Amino acid sequence: MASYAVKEMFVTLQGEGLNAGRRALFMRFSGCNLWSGREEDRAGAECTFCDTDFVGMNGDHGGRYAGADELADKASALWCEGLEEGAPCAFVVLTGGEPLLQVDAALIDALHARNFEIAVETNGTIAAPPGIDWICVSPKAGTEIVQRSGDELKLVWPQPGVDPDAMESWAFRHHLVQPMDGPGQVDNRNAALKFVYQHPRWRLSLQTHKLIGLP
Ligand SMILES: C[S@@+](CC[C@H](N)C(=O)[O-])C[C@H]1O[C@@H](n2cnc3c(N)ncnc32)[C@H](O)[C@@H]1O
Ligand SMILES: Nc1nc2[nH]cc(C(=O)O)c2c(=O)[nH]1
Ligand code: SF4
Ligand SMILES: [Mg+2]
Repeated sequence: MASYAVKEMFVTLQGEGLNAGRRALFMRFSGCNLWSGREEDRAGAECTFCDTDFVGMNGDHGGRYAGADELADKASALWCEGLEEGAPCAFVVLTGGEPLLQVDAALIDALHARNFEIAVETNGTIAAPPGIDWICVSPKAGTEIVQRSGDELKLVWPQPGVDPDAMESWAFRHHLVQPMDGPGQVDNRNAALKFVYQHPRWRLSLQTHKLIGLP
């Protein structure tokens, strides 16, 4: 039976993409295939602009979960805190790190059995297992994207070396550009604005949680 290395879990609002504003339980998995997570490795990594600490299992409700039922039970308990019994619309966002290094059929089934709608945030280099309800792929320059279908394609912008026009032939329902946070964020926001003005198929995704101090 698979175990799961989880960095942290917390209830917040989904800050990004089409589901922005929705109450969501974030399940952040440890580890990524495109960066070690150590600052000294960042410059040489395949993904250099990550805004997230996904190293280890030391965050809120992080740890090594022995199996899918144990992890899904904890997720359900966290979701239900402060809600009326039987409240509908349980929503979990699987992220990381790269969640698809660990998410499997057993976890998807265990979360569905607890009435969760399941979203995933992935870099697209690993195919998503069947059954996920909302797939968000965020491609990184220079990587091979194998997950070319889903609900939203969320391209961090600007990224030299990516071809958004080619991505329009992939099978996504929604196309978004999200300004790259970090050094140059004002210029990046302006570049993203310019992009959506010139590409009406694409819409702007702001990291709204950061604007209002949510995790
Ligand atoms: C931390 S990643 C984890 C999920 C997965 N590894 C991925 O990259 O999609 C979650 C989301 O944050 C985005 N992101 C990471 N660093 C960012 C930054 N500096 N500015 C804007 N978005 C960023 C990613 O592109 C992705 O859409
Ligand atoms: N509030 C909030 N929304 C998010 N959407 C995607 C996030 C992520 O790190 O995957 C994220 C996050 O870290 N916090
Ligand atoms: S792929 Fe995702 S988790 Fe990995 S380093 Fe890049 S943004 Fe961070
Ligand atoms: Mg984040």
